[in-house]
Amino acid sequence: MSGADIRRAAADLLTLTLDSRRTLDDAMETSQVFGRLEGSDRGFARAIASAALRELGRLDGALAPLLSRPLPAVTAPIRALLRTGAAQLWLMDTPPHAAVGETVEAAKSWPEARSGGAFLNAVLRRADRERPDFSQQSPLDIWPDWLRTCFVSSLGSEAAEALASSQLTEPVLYLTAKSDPAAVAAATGGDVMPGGAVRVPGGAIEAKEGYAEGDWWVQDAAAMLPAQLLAPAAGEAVIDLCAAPGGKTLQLAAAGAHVTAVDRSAPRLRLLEENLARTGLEARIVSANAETWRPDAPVSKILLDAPCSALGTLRRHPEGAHIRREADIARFPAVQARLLAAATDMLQPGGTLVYCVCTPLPAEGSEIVDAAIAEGRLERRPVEAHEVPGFEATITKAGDLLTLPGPGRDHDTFYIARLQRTEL
Ligand SMILES: C[S@@+](CC[C@H](N)C(=O)[O-])C[C@H]1O[C@@H](n2cnc3c(N)ncnc32)[C@H](O)[C@@H]1O
Repeated sequence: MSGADIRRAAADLLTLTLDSRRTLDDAMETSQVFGRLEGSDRGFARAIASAALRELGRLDGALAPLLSRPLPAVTAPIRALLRTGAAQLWLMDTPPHAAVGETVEAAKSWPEARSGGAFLNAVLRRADRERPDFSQQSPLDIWPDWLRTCFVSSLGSEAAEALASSQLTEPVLYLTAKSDPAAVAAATGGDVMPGGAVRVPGGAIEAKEGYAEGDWWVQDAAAMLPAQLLAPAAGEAVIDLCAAPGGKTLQLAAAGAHVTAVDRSAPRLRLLEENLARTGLEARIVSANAETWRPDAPVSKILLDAPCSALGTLRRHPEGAHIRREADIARFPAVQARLLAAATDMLQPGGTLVYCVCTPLPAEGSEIVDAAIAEGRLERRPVEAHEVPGFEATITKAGDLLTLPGPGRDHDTFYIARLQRTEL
């Protein structure tokens, strides 16, 4: 395939994510032009689209003065080609003649973009001459206004900037070992982190040693913490609510727990089944709405990984900042509160419940937990430093975890609280 085909595919991925509000993974599955690429061409097209999505707010801000009309008024294909062209020029090591030339060629082979070819050419040539200095700008510029305001007002500007900075580079890949992190690290060329996650160099996941044998699964270092804090004994009954695709189910099962994994999404439960089959681990799968489903008898351990805005995983899924709207995010707290109340119903007095979400917003985390504690059926069991090696600095005043990025901490952001059922 030609260089122009790669640029066309990258722009198609951008159109599918930003204009049709699909995830990048979904766009890669559905784009026919991307589907025709192979090997390193696919990798390059994906890298261009990822770079554009990662710093979209900045790119748009720097493109604006080069345009004779506002970016939203430009046709969708030309808008996508402008953004992918600017990403190659300003964020990647692509030689300028290729970044401009192949992107303009891509417009010629794209019927809906053809008439905008001369405009695209003129803007990208100017973009090559008039390069912005992003190092002088706040990293917060990568996000849309509403999201920047939301993070700064709920976390403060320092934490918001740390989150934004963590989004500027490709995320690190972490594996969870089924039984032996050191052996997985040796087989994959990775390093074992203090908490047991294996940090590995990037590359095709299926090609890494031990994948087919089920020796490990992909899971962020911070995502291991909820199951570690629940700490089930071998043979103990555990309910994993909102379990699919099953990273935490696998971890609990590998620890010897008898896991009941509940989720209401059939396609995601199929992924959970595949993960269990590949790793040779066992769990009872229940396809149900966790708000209304109840076990035959209350249990002593529950993990609730509630649906959330996922704003703590933007470095892995940068498109989330642009395809979500403020109103989408506002609907989560009510769902999370109902799920936490349901989980409390399923728990024995004295039993332990770990609540987690992959977002730093207090409205989905500490505020949900504090409101549930105020009702009297739950109390906090604060996390202690020795339980979370490598994450000691992320323990909050209240004794929960908020795994914001920081020096030496390149993981996702989770809020995690460990709670105990009272006698009420
Ligand atoms: C954050 S994901 C879970 C990730 C999973 N725990 C893991 O470690 O791989 C949230 C899950 O909640 C499920 N979900 C959302 N609302 C639900 C409900 N009312 N009942 C059951 N599952 C629900 C979604 O289908 C989704 O799979």
